[in-house]
Amino acid sequence: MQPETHNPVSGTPSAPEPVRAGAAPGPGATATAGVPGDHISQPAGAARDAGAAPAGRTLPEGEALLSVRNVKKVYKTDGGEIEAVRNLTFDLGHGELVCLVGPSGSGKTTLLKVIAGLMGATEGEVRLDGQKVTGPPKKMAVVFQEYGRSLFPWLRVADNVELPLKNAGVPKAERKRRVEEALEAVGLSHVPKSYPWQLSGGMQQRVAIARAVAYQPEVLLMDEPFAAVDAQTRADLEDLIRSVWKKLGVTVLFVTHDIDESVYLGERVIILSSSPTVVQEDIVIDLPAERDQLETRSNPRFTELRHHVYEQIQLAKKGHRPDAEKLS
Ligand SMILES: Nc1ncnc2c1ncn2[C@@H]1O[C@H](COP(=O)(O)OP(=O)(O)OP(=O)(O)O)[C@@H](O)[C@H]1O
Repeated sequence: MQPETHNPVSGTPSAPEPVRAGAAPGPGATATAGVPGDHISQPAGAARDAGAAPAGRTLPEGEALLSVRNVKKVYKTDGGEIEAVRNLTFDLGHGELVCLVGPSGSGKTTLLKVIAGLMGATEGEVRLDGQKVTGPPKKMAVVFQEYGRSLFPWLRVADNVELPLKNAGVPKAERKRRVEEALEAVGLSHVPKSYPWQLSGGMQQRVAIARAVAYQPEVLLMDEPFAAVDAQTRADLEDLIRSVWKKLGVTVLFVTHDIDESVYLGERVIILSSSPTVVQEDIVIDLPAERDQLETRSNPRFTELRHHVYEQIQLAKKGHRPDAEKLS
């Protein structure tokens, strides 16, 4: 059965449903009806052709910082072809914090690697500031789950953070300032001379985040960065990301398995279908901007949104697809 929440304009101020940020409910409809706090929705379906694959929210030309258009990725292996991603379209505006969730194997990491320019798409394209991404863009930084492998064990904390700045030719005084600021922002200004292996897992991940922050990227991509840390550290790191995002105004695309995390962190959540992957839904998280681990998570709206995302993931796992009629 189609969940009630599938109706993008069914929300009312008293019992608002999740707001879809980009799907096409019908001619002239908007995804903003009656929902407080929605600041990113646009007239829905503006950039979609009738009969096109389901899409996330798109922005008018020139307004998007990051544009993913009809991205398809097929891996060629000895055992044959694997279609990891079928057709993904969505935009990120300047300064957005967007979470991407989807069932295991739905191509989240694949998509992130394509966006980061670490591998090419089979079809479609990614644009950053209007420029087609053909390799790792200078203005993008990526934080992966495996902090242990992403830091250089023979370099001290401050040197790990400084290295990309050196490579980018940032002058010494400026490097020093940025490293100090970034370590301060992640609460590690007391251990600049430690080696990564002398730190806890959560601290090492903070170093990886500090390194990305010091680099001052326009876009920060994060691929399940907190998957390997304990629950308490995870909560602290979530709050750290929100505070860094607010302070620096960086645009963040955050991939996670964790439904609660996606709703707690994001201003918007893009839900992927199961493989072959399309956007299942793109919803606005209309929670207050000030998030708090206790208050936000006990907010009834948080529960509604979490419930909705959970339901969508369950549907995706069972093979429900928004474009079912178009698939053979
Ligand atoms: N290098 C590769 N070569 C061949 N197939 C791959 C490769 N990387 C990923 N795949 C396949 O592509 C599909 C998507 O994988 P991907 O790791 O992108 O999904 P994911 O959503 O990040 O998964 P998870 O949530 O479990 O981390 C899977 O079927 C996977 O087996």
